[in-house]
This record gives sequence, structure tokens and C-alpha cells, in this order.
Amino acid sequence: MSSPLFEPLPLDFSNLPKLPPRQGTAHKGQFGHVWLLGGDHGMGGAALLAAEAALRAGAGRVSLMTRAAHLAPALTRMPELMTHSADSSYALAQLLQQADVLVAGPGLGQAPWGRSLLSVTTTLDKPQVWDADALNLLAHGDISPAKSLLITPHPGEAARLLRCSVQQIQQDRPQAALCLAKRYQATVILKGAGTLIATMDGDLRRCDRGHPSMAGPGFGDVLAGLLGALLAQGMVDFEAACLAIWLHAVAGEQLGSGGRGLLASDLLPVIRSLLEAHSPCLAH
Ligand SMILES: NC(=O)C1=CN([C@@H]2O[C@H](COP(=O)(O)OP(=O)(O)OC[C@H]3O[C@@H](n4cnc5c(N)ncnc54)[C@H](OP(=O)(O)O)[C@@H]3O)[C@@H](O)[C@H]2O)[C@@H](O)CC1
Ligand SMILES: Nc1ncnc2c1ncn2[C@@H]1O[C@H](COP(=O)(O)OP(=O)(O)O)[C@@H](O)[C@H]1O
Repeated sequence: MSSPLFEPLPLDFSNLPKLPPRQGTAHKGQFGHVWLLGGDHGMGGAALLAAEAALRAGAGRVSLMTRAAHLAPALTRMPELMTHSADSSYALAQLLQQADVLVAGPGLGQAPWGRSLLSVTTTLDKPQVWDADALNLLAHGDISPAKSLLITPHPGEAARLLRCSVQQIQQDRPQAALCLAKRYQATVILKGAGTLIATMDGDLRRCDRGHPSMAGPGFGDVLAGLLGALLAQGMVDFEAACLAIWLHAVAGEQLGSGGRGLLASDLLPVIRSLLEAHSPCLAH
């Protein structure tokens, strides 16, 4: 990965995919059920941020599968959530039949608990977003990629997935993103300044929006939940990736003008307003 051979097209902000307006008779069953898997001990917040982002971006229902210790705090913050902590892989497989979209990885950890949750999802033929520790587990090689997969590595995770250094990833990010898409048969979002979207067919886009105030914990978790919500509302991987990346980066840019100390959860109301301006809930 030495010389940049592939020049990504800039994301076409004037022509981003839209969510359709909702009928007056709409009901929650039409906007998908997102299941969030994550939040091992010490990292419950990551899964919670992703779940909150999915709710705030319009998913019809959101279920959180996490450690039992995180259920009460999660419900205190968001009573709209449905919560579970499966006792066995069999029980989880049964529960996941209800899911339309899976988001796995935020705070999942790489211990047996996280590994067993992820191993249940690999066989499910549903749209899936894998982030954070789902990618670290995938990189270990003993979990196979799911069939319909969107992966969201930061450069550290990309380096683990391609078994190279972060420096090699950053030297030629376009090639790294395309290589990940081919190797894992997935749509890829390679995060960091100048986020890239790559598809298995070789389509490559770059987003030059965003702000260094986003270099803090949880911003990737919010992106993962946002992607889940857009997939649940009917977008395909590439559409969801383009719109989510734009909403996330522009929200960060707007709030970044306030300087350091931006919280990932601060993005949520801004993402909601940007989404409404872009794809109004009601037809005008
Ligand atoms: N509140 C919670 O519960 C939270 C929980 N969280 C959860 O923690 C778990 C571990 O995830 P994590 O991302 O913190 O650790 P990890 O994968 O080792 O990555 C760090 C290394 O990767 C690299 N690197 C990253 N970005 C880069 C960039 N733009 N540009 C260049 N390099 C970059 C960089 O490598 P270096 O440069 O140091 O070699 C860096 O040291 C995971 O489950 C996550 O969900 C978090 O979401 C936080 C909030
Ligand atoms: N300097 C930056 N410029 C633009 N976007 C950034 C910058 N730093 C971080 N981000 C964005 O913030 C998010 C950070 O995600 P990630 O590294 O997975 O964090 P976490 O695991 O803590 O949620 C990514 O979407 C990334 O593109």
C-alpha cells in the first residue's frame, strides 16, 4: 500500500439518497426493528449510544442486547428501548428472528461473551453493521463475515483486519478501503478525517466534512446506530453509508465550532434536524 492508485469521488452532497416521507397512517412496524449487540463490562455506554442514535434517526423499534448489569441504566436513560441479556446462544438465535437489522460491536469486547453473541449473527441473512470489537473478532479469523455486511473500521481496526500497520492504512486509505471490501465481501466505511466509503464493486467515495472535535469517545458508536436506523428504514448499504456519513460529519462540523469537549451524544439532536431538513417526515 505505497502509492495512491485509486482516486475516490467526493460524496455528492447535492444528490444524497433520501428517506421517503411517511404516510399519515404510518406505524412503527414499517420502520424496522434494529437489534444492538454490545456493551460488555466497562463499555455499556458504547452500545447505549448506538441504540440511542438508532432511535433518534427513526428506527421503528430498537432492542439492546447487553450485559445484565447495563439494563437498568439503559432503561433509565431511554425507556423507549427494549432490553435483553440472553443466557445462551440458542436463546439469542431465537430472539434475533425478530430483527430486521443487526448492529454488532460497540463495546462488545473480545472475551467469550462477545464472541458468542457475534457467532450467532454470522449465520443470519439480514443486513448487519459490524463495528468496533465485532471487527476485532473478525480480524482474529475464527468468525466468518455475515452475508450482508457493512463494516465501519477506524484505521486501527482496518490495520487489524488487513494485518498491517495503521501507518500503512493511512498511506493509501483508498486502496485499504477497497481491499477490505473485497476481502470481507462488505460495504466499507473507513473512518477518520476524510472518511471513505468503498463497495465490493469498486465504487469509492470520500467525505471531506467533519471536525477534529469529533476525535473523542463514542462518535463511532453513534455512527453505527445511525446506519442501523437508515437500513431499517429501507436504504441499501451504500445509500445508508452515504447519508449517515454526511449527517454525522455535518453535525460534528456544526457543533465543532464550539471547540473541544464535544460529546458524541451532543450530535443526536443535530443529526435529527439535519435528517428532517434533508428527508422531511411528512410530504409537503
Ligand atoms: N463509552 C464507552 O463504552 C466506549 C467504548 N468504546 C469501545 O471500546 C472498545 C475499543 O475501541 P477503541 O476504538 O477505543 O480502541 P482500539 O480499537 O484499540 O482503537 C484505538 C487505536 O486505533 C487507532 N486509531 C483509531 N482511530 C484512528 C484514526 N482516526 N487515525 C489513526 N489511528 C486511529 C490508534 O492506533 P495507534 O495510532 O495508537 O497505533 C488507536 O490507538 C470498542 O468496543 C469500542 O466500542 C469506545 O467506543 C469508546 C467509548
Ligand atoms: N479529525 C476528525 N475529522 C473528521 N472526523 C473525525 C475526526 N476524528 C474522528 N472523526 C470521526 O468520529 C468517529 C470516531 O469513531 P471511532 O474511532 O470508531 O470512535 P469510538 O470507537 O470511540 O466510537 C468516526 O466516524 C470518525 O470519522
